[in-house]
Amino acid sequence: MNNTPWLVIGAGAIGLFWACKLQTLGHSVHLVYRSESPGKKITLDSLIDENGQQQSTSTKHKVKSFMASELTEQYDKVLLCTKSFDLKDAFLQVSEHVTDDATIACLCNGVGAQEELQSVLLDTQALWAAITSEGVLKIDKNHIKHTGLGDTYFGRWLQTDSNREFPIDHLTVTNIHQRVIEKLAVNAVINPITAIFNIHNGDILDENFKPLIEATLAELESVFTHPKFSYIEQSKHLTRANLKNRVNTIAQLTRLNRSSMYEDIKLQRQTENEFISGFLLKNSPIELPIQRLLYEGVAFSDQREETKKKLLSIT
Ligand SMILES: NC(=O)C1=CN([C@@H]2O[C@H](COP(=O)(O)OP(=O)(O)OC[C@H]3O[C@@H](n4cnc5c(N)ncnc54)[C@H](OP(=O)(O)O)[C@@H]3O)[C@@H](O)[C@H]2O)C=CC1
Ligand SMILES: CC(C)(CO)C(=O)C(=O)O
Repeated sequence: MNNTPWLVIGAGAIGLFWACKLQTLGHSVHLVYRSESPGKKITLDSLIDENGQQQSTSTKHKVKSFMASELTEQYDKVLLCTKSFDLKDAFLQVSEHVTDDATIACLCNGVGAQEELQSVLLDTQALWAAITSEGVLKIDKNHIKHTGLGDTYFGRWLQTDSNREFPIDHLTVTNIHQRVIEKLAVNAVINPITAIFNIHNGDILDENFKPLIEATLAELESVFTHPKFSYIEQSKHLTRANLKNRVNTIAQLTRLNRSSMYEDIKLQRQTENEFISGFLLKNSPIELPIQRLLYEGVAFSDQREETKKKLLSIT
């Protein structure tokens, strides 16, 4: 592995977390921010240790931060940590500083943005998509809290890419498309429900949300196992029981976390609704009335109280 720096794009919760993580793994990191500089030092508070035990630690990481316009070097390793709706533009903003043979990784929720990014890459650049179930909260411009221990996996987006290895050991999988769909399934339950009801991830396991969760899972099973669903090869194993297990496990592991969608609504920011529920509504061969309600509950704040009542009346 060469020791040129990683260019991490996005100084949000996940970007700051990965800047710290890459550094801990021995990589050098240059971080690109958009609106607010994190300064020279990032503080990472952890409520859990690497074994998942409850334990409070705080570490400080010195990372060089730049605005895109301040970059002068060429980078052969890029990790994009923006929201899905910003992904392609965030890359285009730095593309003149990315080598023709670069490894470009993107770590965002939802489906659709990866393909948009692939469409602006050179044939010689390799896209690695990633999914993560880590829970990270940004509490200040240079201060994050690791609230939920999860896993992160990277995989080649195009199977035709060369067999060049990924520059971080032990985190790669062969079928990232399947992982992306599995993560989409989890996000299509946890994110809109926590965002609409203003609750932490673990709260969706409460008794009063049981009928809504069951109905949402049943509906998702019907699309994921539908022979006409375009991603059926990646999704056919997502039965109701399988989905329930995934959603419960992640809700439990990130129980103290606010989902990224809840956080976005709370801070009145754009959400990834279009790339989660919106993607399912656009691509499903069947009607998805519950997913539509969740989509609308997130998209239209003026209808949210009404939507909550409808969602809680589902039996
Ligand atoms: N946080 C979490 O626990 C989890 C997050 N994820 C996913 O990871 C992804 C990142 O999430 P998260 O870090 O929470 O999101 P944030 O909104 O906290 O961070 C995204 C960051 O990207 C920055 N950005 C956007 N466009 C550009 C650009 N052109 N140049 C530089 N920076 C840019 C934003 O800048 P600005 O500050 O200007 O808006 C923002 O700081 C999302 O897809 C999310 O769903 C997945 C699992 C867990
Ligand atoms: C895993 C989970 C639900 C963690 O909060 C997430 O992906 C998100 O918040 O977007």
